[in-house]
Amino acid sequence: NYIWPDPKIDELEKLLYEQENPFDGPGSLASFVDGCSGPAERALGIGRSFGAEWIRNAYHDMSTADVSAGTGGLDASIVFEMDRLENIGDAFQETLNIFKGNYNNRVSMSDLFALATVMAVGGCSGGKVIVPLKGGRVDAAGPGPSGVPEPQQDLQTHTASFAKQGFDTSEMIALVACGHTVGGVHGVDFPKIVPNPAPTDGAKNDNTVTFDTTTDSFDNIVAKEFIGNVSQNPLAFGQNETTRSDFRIFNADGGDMISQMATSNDFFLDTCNTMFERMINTVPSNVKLVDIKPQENLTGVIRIVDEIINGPGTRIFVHLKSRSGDPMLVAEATTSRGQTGGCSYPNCGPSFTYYTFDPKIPTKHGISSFTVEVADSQTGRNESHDNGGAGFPLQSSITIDGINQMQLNLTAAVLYAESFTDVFLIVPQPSNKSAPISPWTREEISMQSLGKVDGTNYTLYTGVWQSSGPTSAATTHPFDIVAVGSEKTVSSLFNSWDGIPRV
Ligand code: HEM
Repeated sequence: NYIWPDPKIDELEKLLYEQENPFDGPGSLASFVDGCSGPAERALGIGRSFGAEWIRNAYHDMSTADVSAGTGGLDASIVFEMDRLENIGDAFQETLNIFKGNYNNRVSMSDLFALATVMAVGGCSGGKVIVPLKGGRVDAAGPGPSGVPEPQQDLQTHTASFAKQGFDTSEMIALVACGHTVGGVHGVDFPKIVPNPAPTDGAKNDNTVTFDTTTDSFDNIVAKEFIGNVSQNPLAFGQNETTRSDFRIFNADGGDMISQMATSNDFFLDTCNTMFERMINTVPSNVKLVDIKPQENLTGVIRIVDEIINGPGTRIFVHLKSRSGDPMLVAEATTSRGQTGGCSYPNCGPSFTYYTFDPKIPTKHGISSFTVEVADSQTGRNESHDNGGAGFPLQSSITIDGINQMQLNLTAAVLYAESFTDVFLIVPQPSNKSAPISPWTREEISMQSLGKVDGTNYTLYTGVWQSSGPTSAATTHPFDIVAVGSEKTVSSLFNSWDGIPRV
């Protein structure tokens, strides 16, 4: 069973269930797929759909996998492969631009690509297809081999290429139909398939022919129109026979799978759920994926799953334990910014209420963990939540002050500093400042003691981190403070630049 915390999983869980990143403040990724192609997309051009772009992006990233060799898959290698002809179009850069704001050293870009697929399919299906999300994908450090299927290739090439990705003939048909139920072919990028010249009247129009007549809706109409011979799909019935890859693929098993998909929308949706889950879980064999389940959590405010709040009579108490293990303080937590916002992504999971949790921790002590008591004054029932027995761990050994744009000028208070030999400020920065994304490197500053604070057990430490620039590449990635001793190490990890007083 999952025991809180696991930073990598907690970060993805928060993005999935609250659609917000603690370091962006409240902000919704899911709103981008509201209605599948909403106002934000229309501003970019007629025929644009973020949902469709996110799905295409994930498929292209995954499709160079070689499952028998255990290499490739959803690993974000596409960020190094965007100039390849097989990756033509805005979908890839745009997906990256949208999700880059959520990329940090606790969540990989490939996990964000998987999340994007889950949200796109959920949004475009009106909540009918909720693909289960796992976390733990690892980003590639550079480009992988090429090999994304292209429309002019023959059926044999496509069958072999899908087999390499781990999909047999009927799975190939299903996956292509599931992908091609949203979005379409953009004439600006594929003039040989959609040959009408794009309008030059200044209107942003990618000259798109959609795969079916319900392009904003994740449904089986793409299959129905194909079987009914009324399809406008340019990859099935376009004027250029060479690029009718959907026609060749949908008929690869004599038309069996596509007919079943056309006959039943439920079958279509169920099949797509399984196919997309397999698509996003195709990862290099050394990557282990883990389940993401909604958790109780704490980030300065405490977040309670609404399921365990029984009504207006419910009160939440936080029981703190001191570092010696003794029970120390009981604090009532009160509602702060209400519930998670009305989620524009259908079926977004459990809702939460945020409670302010503001205990006055005596400076002589420090807390190691807490448990949560949910008291229902109507039924008189009290439930205790203790994170599998150990309590929810918490660090109060280090507290922080001071921040200033490109420079962190930091003071930290360290409890019982005698036990530590060194205190470090660690600021993650991109290892390659000109790459679209790159792994984080730790820039480490040794902090100097300013002496003990009278009447407390805290010692102040100070340190200055200066960005090595350029300004455009500066990132206010959350920073760490670590106090290292021979017996133990304490840390305050992933501290946001927000909410720290500026000096
Ligand atoms: C042989 C296999 C495939 C070929 C040759 C192919 C080809 C294409 C082409 C040429 C486009 C037009 C792109 C544009 O104009 O921006 C397209 C769009 C798209 N493809 Fe595929 N595709 C294949 C398989 C798949 C699969 C397996 C998926 C997902 C599971 C997928 C998802 C999409 C989506 C969502 C779009 C719409 C993108 C948008 O509207 O921006 N494709 N595909």
